[in-house]
Amino acid sequence: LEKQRKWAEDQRNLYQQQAQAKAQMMRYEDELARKRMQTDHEAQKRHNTELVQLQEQSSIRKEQARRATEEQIQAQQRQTDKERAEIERETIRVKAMAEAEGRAHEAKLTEDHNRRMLLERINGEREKWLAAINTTFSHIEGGFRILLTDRSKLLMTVGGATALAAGVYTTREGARVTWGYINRILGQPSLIRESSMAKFPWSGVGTRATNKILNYSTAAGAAALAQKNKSTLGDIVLHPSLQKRIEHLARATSNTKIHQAPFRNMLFYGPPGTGKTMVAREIARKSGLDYAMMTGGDVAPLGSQAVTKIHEIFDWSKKSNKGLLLFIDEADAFLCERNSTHMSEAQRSALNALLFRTGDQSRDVVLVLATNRPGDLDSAITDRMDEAIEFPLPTENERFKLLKLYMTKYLYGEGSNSSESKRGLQSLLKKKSQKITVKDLQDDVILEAAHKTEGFSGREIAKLMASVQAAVYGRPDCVLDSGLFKEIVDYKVSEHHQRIKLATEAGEPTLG
Ligand SMILES: Nc1ncnc2c1ncn2[C@@H]1O[C@H](COP(=O)(O)OP(=O)(O)OP(=O)(O)O)[C@@H](O)[C@H]1O
Repeated sequence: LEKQRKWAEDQRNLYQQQAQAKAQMMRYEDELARKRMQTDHEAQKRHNTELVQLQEQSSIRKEQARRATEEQIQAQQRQTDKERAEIERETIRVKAMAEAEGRAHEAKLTEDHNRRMLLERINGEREKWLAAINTTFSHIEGGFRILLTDRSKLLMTVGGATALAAGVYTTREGARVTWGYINRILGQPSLIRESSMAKFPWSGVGTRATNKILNYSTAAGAAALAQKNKSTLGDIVLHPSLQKRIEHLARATSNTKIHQAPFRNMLFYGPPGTGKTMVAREIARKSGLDYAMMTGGDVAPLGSQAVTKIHEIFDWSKKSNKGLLLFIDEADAFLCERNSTHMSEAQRSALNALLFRTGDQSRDVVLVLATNRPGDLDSAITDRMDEAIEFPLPTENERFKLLKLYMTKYLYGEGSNSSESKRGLQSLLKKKSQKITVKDLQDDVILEAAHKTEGFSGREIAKLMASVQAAVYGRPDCVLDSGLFKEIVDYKVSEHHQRIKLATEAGEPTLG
C-alpha cells in the first residue's frame, strides 16, 4: 500500500511537472506569437506610412505640374490679349489716320470747288453792280440836269430832304426818351443780372398761367410740385450742420414774411465755388420770396450813374408782393472799406446809397451778400448783417457725394434745373445719339477720387466730372471705365496743385 501510494504520488508529481512544462511552453508560444504579430503590425504600419508619403509626393508633383501648365496658359493668354490690343490700337490708329486723310482730301476738294464758285459769283455780282451803278448814275445825272435847269423843283427837293432828316431825328430821339422812361418806371434795373421777377409786369403772364395749369392739371403734376417744395436743399451738397442752419434760415425767412416782421440780412463768405449763389437761390425758393442777383463788379463801371442805379433797385424791389431776396455776389468789389485808396468817389457814393437804403430793418428786401474776402467789407455793411455763414471747402464725405451727384447729372443725364446741370444736359443733348456706358466704376474708385481731391471746391468737382464726360465723348465707343476715370482725376488733381502753386507765387490771397 505504501508502495502504491508512493507511486501514485510520484505519478501526480510527474503530471504536475508535465502540466507546468506544457503551460510554460504554451505561454512561451503565445508570447512568441504576440511578438510576431506586433512585428508584423509595425512593418505594416511603416509600409502604410511610406505608401501615404509616396502618394502625397505624387499629388504635390501633379499639383505643381498643373499649376505650371495653368500659368503657362495664362501667360500665353495675356500675351495673346496684349497682341490683340496692340493690333486693335494699331488698326484704330491707321483707320483714324485714313479717315483724317480722307477728310482732309475731301475738305481740300470742297474748298477748291467753293473757291471756284465764289470767284464766279463775285465776278457775276461785280458785273451786275457795275451795270446798276452805271444806270443809277445816268439817272442821277438826268435828274440833276433837270433840277439845275428848273429852280422851283430845286427848292422843293432841298426843303423835302431837310424836313425828312428832321423827322427821322426827332422820332428816334423821342422813342429813346420814351423807352427810357417806361423802362425806368416799369422795367428791371440794368444792374440786376438775374431775377425771378418778370422783366416787365405784363411779360410772362401767359406762360406763368399756362405752367400753373399744366402743373396742377394732373394729380402727378400737383404731387411733383408739392414734393419739390417740400424737398430739402435740392442738388446742393453741404456739411450736415451747415445744411441744417440754411434750412432753418429759409424757414425763419418764410415765417418772417408770414408774420410781416423785418427780414434778417445774411452774409455768406468762403472760398469761390462753394455754393453761396446756389444756396441764396434755394433760400429764396424755399422761403417763397422773389429773387434778384447783382454783382458787385458791375457797379464801378457805372461811374456817377451807380447811385441812381442802386436807388432804382430798391424802388423796383417794392414791386414784389412776396418780398425780394437781393443777392449781391462779389460784394467786396463795391462794398469795401470806404477809406480804401482804390475806391472811387462814385463807388463811395454808391456804397453810401446802399447804406442809406438798408439803414433800418426792412420788410421788403432781404440782403444776402457773398464774398471771398469778408475782411474787406466796410464795417457799416458787416454791422447790417444779422447772420454770417461760412461756406468751407467740402470735406471728403461731401466730395464723395458731389462726385456721385455730378456723375448722375453728366454721365447718366439725370438732374435738376441748376444752370450747371443744364449746361451738362445741353452737351448731352448735342450728343444724343451716343449714350455713355459706365463699366466697373465702383464706389471704392469714387471714394479714392474723393480722397485725392482734397482742397477742391464744389465748382472744381463739377468741372472735373464735366471733363470726364468730355473725355468719354472723345472715345469712339463712349465707354467710361475706372482707368479713364482715375486718369482724369489724377490730371485734374495735378492741375489744381499747379494752379494753387501759381496763385501762391503771384501772392494771391486765398480763403481755403
Ligand atoms: N455745395 C455744392 N453742391 C453742389 N454743387 C456745388 C456746390 N458748390 C458749388 N457747386 C457747383 O459749383 C457751381 C458754382 O457754385 P456757386 O456759384 O454757388 O458758387 P459760389 O460760392 O457762389 O462761387 P463764387 O464765390 O465764385 O461766386 C455750381 O453751379 C455747382 O455746379
